[in-house]
Amino acid sequence: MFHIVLVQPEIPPNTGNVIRLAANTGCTLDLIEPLGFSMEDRLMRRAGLDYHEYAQVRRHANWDAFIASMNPDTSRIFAMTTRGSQPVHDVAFRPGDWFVFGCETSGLAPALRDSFPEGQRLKLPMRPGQRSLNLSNAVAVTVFEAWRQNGFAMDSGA
Ligand SMILES: C[S@@+](CC[C@H](N)C(=O)[O-])C[C@H]1O[C@@H](n2cnc3c(N)ncnc32)[C@H](O)[C@@H]1O
Repeated sequence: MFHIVLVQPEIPPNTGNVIRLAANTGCTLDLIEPLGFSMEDRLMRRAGLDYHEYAQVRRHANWDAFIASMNPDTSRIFAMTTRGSQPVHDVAFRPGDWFVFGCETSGLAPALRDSFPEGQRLKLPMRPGQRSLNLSNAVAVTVFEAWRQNGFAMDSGA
């Protein structure tokens, strides 16, 4: 399946929603600290309902610790950004791909975002003049596009 990475998420219910999505779709979830909330946060746990036990959630002290620990294939890791030029739907996704999302207020830090090759900075379509999608909505539509492309496969593949 796919790997979801949230860099410094701030709003508890968004991460709760993503935990539930990860459980529903078989994705893993990597959280890059600092988080804007405690993992015991009431609103986050409520949004995740009782799905926490079904999702594989890992935490990392920072981006470098994440890279050192998970060693993702650099050609299969994608930065999700409103400043991307590559439409999500034009990429052929494979099981095991990584999707990196920025925080709610400021998105991915420019230095991190620009460290991805241009073809791996992906944008979800929006109507002109719109700023961004909600973080958990952006995660959901990205994961479902990748999963759809792979026939909604149920095996792990990661
Ligand atoms: C609420 S948005 C961040 C808004 C921030 N002001 C910005 O412009 O990046 C949170 C995250 O959702 C993802 N996201 C939201 N809308 C997106 C879009 N249209 N295309 C790609 N990613 C998007 C990105 O990963 C973004 O960092």
